[in-house]
Amino acid sequence: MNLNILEKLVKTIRDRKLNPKEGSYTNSLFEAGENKIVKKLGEEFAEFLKAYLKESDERITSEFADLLYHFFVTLEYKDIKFEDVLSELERRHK
Ligand SMILES: N=c1c2ncn([C@@H]3O[C@H](COP(=O)(O)OP(=O)(O)OP(=O)(O)O)[C@@H](O)[C@H]3O)c2ncn1[C@@H]1O[C@H](COP(=O)(O)O)[C@@H](O)[C@H]1O
Repeated sequence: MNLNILEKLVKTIRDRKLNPKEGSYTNSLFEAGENKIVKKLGEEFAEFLKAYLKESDERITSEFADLLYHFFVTLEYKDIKFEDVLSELERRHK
């Protein structure tokens, strides 16, 4: 399993926050603020659930990718580090 893309994605989202980039969807979310970010996360969750219940494996995979990205944006907006989530999972791991 190659998890490098998760690290690259989190670092890119973090970098967008520090160095906003023209045309960046991530920056449009950061600029729109907490309510919009949470609303998008809810919508993406609903889309994922719909795909999970009714659509193809490819659609489920695609919607899960959307959801993961929006989760990362949600964390970064509050400067909560995904590394800390990983540490928490490590701590729980039996
Ligand atoms: N992984 C993603 C990613 N997944 C999903 N999305 C965006 O999430 C949005 C969700 O789709 P919707 O149709 O629900 O939303 P929308 O109509 O575009 O937006 P709203 O007007 O509803 O807010 C789409 O615009 C997707 O492009 C992503 N946008 C960016 N990334 C990655 O984030 C990094 C930074 O990207 P930029 O910020 O665009 O530079 C790069 O590595 C990108 O690959």
